[in-house]
Amino acid sequence: MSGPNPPVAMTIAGSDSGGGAGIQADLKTFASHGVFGTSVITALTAQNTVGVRGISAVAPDFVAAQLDAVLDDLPVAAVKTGMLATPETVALVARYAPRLPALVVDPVLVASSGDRLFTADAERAYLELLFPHAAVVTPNLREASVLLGRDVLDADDAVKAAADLAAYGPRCVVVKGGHLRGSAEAVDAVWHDGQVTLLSAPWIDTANNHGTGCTFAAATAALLAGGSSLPDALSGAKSYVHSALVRSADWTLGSGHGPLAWGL
Ligand SMILES: Nc1ncnc2c1ncn2[C@@H]1O[C@H](COP(=O)(O)OP(=O)(O)OP(=O)(O)O)[C@@H](O)[C@H]1O
Ligand SMILES: Cc1ncc(COP(=O)(O)O)c(N)n1
Repeated sequence: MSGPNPPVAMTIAGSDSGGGAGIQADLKTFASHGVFGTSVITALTAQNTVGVRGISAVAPDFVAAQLDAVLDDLPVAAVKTGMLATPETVALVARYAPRLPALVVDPVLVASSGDRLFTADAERAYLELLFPHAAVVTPNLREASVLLGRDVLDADDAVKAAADLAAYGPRCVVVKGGHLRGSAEAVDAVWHDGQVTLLSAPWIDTANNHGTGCTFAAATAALLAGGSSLPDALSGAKSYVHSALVRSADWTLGSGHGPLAWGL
């Protein structure tokens, strides 16, 4: 006799051939939480731990075909978006939003290697089309800067940025501080129901941080799919990323920023 059905989540994101970020990180994170993962691929990247060598975006019509195929058949309980590559795909996902429950939007604009993953100067599509439908949006400091058109450099800026991004309509905003150096804690600013709180975990000194943002958003979606409240999903995702960083801190996979561990 098999057990009951697992919860089902969907990632709408790009493939990272190097396996550290994107679809590959998301599916590992879903499986680590006992969640069945479905995947709508928006772009292929030729990428490794050092950088992104090439991008081939999937035509929006075929992104739509993948969305229809999954949503017509499987009981998706939460959705995470990662690299959407173009404003046309952002607009397409926004049109599907009524069919996308518990929508976690990670507005992937630039890889940590510095390579662009989204059409330049088209970021407003995120703010105007997709943010209003999101349960939570999870920009890092650089993405918050680009979206707001001003520097978001430190913890105070992150708190203000979270409140300003909330004005675009998401139910919750997390401005992630993973790129804030010089602190003993990795601190993220969370805006929820008009209040800003801080999500904190000990800072792990490691170069193996490729895919931390993807993993955080995917873990949040996995926990929402399993029935957690939003605050519990965010704190569970924060602990999951912290524990993964600890377990892979000394790995030497690749010569750049290596991947995170997975599993609970
Ligand atoms: N070295 C670290 N030690 C502890 N926590 C970290 C570290 N780096 C990132 N984090 C945490 O991981 C989560 C993802 O944050 P980060 O700012 O790295 O996102 P990101 O830049 O979108 O990630 P990515 O590198 O995948 O693009 C946040 O909760 C952040 O605080
Ligand atoms: C396909 C894809 N999606 C997302 C990221 C962001 O992750 P990172 O900032 O760790 O490079 C990436 N590099 N590649």
